[in-house]
Amino acid sequence: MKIGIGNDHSALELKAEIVEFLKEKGHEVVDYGTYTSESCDYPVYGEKVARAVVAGEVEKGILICGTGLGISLAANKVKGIRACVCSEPFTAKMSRAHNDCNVLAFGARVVGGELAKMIVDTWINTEFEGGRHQRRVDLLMEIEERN
Ligand SMILES: O=C(CO)[C@H](O)[C@H](O)COP(=O)(O)O
Repeated sequence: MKIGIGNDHSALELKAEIVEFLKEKGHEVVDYGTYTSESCDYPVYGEKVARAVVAGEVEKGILICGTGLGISLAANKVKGIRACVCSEPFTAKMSRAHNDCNVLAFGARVVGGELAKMIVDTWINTEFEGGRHQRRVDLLMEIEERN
């Protein structure tokens, strides 16, 4: 799978761990920054990855800031994005199975490297179940259309 990743200054080390993990699993990773530990603004990177997902440059996106909150909020402002913050694997699994989330976010100040890898692995490997959940996702996306 081709995956876009983005982060702010709080998540540089965790991003490197996740990129290595994904590559080891055979995924292609596009890194949309930030690339240094200099303080920066998470909306910039949330939007970059979200736009890459919507444009089809990458299939899915992963975003990391201190909590995962701000960067997911930024991504969710882009039409077509369903981003969620997941701090454990069960939510990560359900965010794919029931919500068809196309962007995963988590916090470098919340989860450690090993837990983050479990979250990512679960999320990447869970398919959307469709059926009644498709109807609900369609309703979600209709809200966007009414804006
Ligand atoms: O988690 C975040 C947003 O939700 C950011 O990483 C956090 O707000 C950055 O804080 P600071 O500038 O103090 O490092």
